[in-house]
Amino acid sequence: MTVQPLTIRDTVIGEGAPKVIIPLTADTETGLLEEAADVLAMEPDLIEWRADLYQQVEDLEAVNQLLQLLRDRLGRIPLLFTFRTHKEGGSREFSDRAYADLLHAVIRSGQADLIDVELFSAEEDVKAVVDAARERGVIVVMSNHDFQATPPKDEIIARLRRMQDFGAHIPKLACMPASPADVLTLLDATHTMRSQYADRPFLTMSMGGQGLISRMAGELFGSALTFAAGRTASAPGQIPAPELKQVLDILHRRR
Ligand SMILES: O=C1C[C@@](O)(C(=O)O)C[C@@H](O)[C@@H]1O
Repeated sequence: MTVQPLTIRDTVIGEGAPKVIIPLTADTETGLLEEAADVLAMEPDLIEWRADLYQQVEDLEAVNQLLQLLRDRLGRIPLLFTFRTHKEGGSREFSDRAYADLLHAVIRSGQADLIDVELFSAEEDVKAVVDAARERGVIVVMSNHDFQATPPKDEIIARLRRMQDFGAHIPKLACMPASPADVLTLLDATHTMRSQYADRPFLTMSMGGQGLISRMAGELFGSALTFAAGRTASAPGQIPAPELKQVLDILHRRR
């Protein structure tokens, strides 16, 4: 299988070194705008707004306005909108309905370049969000997180392939290792996915300190994107973006 690279604004995903996504994690508008300025100075390839951390996320009007403010400041940097649900490690309980409504509102706003949709949401909602995003030219990152464990290799691949079947542009899977062997399972699944099944860029990560190598070695094993901390980390195992970029660059040049 050959991965078809994906270009969003000026960012090419799926060739060369993994592209670095830095999350915004502040909980107020002022905080987010200040954080965005700091993060932009770190020259990310993409920026993720972790909107589940925003105090006013239930107010669609406030979300819309903030999206526009962020979009204006980001210039050519693609913006990924993510609401991480509580069951997948996010910080807020939302009903299926509220989650789907929020994603549709963000798609309609036209301000997000990419939107995160969790694989294990109600199937009809996932399909409707993917259709709406595709109609509007919004890139779908379909995600799955296991903060407790690392699924078996076949299961990791099956989930990533299911995301492809749903029409996601970028499948994503994050899981937690209990041992170095679990990190190898994630890397092995990533490598098999890229060499045998992936026709589009995808990303995987093994979280926590033990999994750190998976955030660095994507160019070798097949993960096209990687998350790094800006002001703060949004998940265990993220290291500061400037450090990660150095490592990615070393691994890219030495290949
Ligand atoms: O899904 C992901 C990946 C992530 O959980 C990580 O492990 O880097 C960080 C989240 O902000 C993002 O939405």
